[in-house]
Amino acid sequence: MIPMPSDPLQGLRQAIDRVDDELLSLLNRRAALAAEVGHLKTAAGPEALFHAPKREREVLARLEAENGGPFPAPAVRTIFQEIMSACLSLEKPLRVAFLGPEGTFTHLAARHQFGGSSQSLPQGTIQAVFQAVERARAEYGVVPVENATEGAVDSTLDAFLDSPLRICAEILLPVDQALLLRPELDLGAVRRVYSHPQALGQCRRWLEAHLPQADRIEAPSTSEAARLAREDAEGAAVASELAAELFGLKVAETRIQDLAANATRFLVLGPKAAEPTGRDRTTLLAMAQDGPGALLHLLEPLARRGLNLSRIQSRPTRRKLWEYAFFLDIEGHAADAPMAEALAELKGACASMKVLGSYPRAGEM
Ligand SMILES: C=C(O[C@@H]1C=C(C(=O)O)C=C[C@H]1O)C(=O)O
Repeated sequence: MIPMPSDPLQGLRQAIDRVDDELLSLLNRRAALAAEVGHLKTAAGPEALFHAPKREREVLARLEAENGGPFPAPAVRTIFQEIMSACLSLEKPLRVAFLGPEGTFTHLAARHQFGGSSQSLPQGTIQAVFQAVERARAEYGVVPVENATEGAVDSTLDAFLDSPLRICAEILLPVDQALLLRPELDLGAVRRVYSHPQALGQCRRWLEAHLPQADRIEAPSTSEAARLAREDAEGAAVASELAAELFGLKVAETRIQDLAANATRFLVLGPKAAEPTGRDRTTLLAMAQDGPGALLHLLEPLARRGLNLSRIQSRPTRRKLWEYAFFLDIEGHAADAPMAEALAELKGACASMKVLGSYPRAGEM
């Protein structure tokens, strides 16, 4: 007699098991193909780049366009990013340095861009992230450059002044704070809540309403706060959901920041700029002498060609008194005709000028 599933739920779960078996064998077929691509790249010589961001973008765009549902559209991207990250790790593990420790929002940005199969190299400072990539200990580096509430990250801008690295991508990440608890703890039993002062500040109202009885304790990073909460029988932390995963805590509540729209922009540092996609941004570093019209000379060649300047930031160069470095973000790629002309003109107009990178513009997630 053929055994019949005793109820419809059991029948559906058995059908899901069979689909999972098929998915797994397809994933293995895909992995074997990627490993073959890896052999071709190895044969091409030591200069071959294993990570192919342009190809990955094309894969994602094609699948997103093709997906007819009901599988949720945003999940197509997340899952295939992870699949490609895992396939790439069979060719050559990708080493990604980022401003650590593990579980910070910069780590989250790195995972978003490179997937969970890349090798994490958390660094203590932004300068150390630059050095890890410059000394080829990592293929890429991820650093924060600007926060919606806190503004520019000066140490990132300053590090570019002395670095040969290029910007090869940007990542825009919503910064959603979560309340993390030890698995057995209830909100009412919390006596101490740990976090970075900035994160505590971002969640002040929520904490007053839901944890009035708990002391606020400052930690050097949100990840360190999660580690401290794990060790405190009456502790909680304000940190990322990734930190909950890494430190074995439960997520008691998500998006507890007072201002819902909190986001940070990160830059991916690499040895090479990205190819044009039709929706790019270019970052320039230009040195201008203090003097009448200096800024005008920088902006006029852009404005005349209708190029859109999305951000300008200045920093003292620390080499010469009153010499300033201007960081300009312009919409378009350095290889586009109007941009190329403007750049040639700017080269003549300022003391020095460097294209830090042209890279695909990140959309809001
Ligand atoms: C397989 C390749 O290598 C990597 C893995 C990819 C994938 O799994 O689809 C895509 C691009 C590369 O980062 C490739 O270059 O095609």
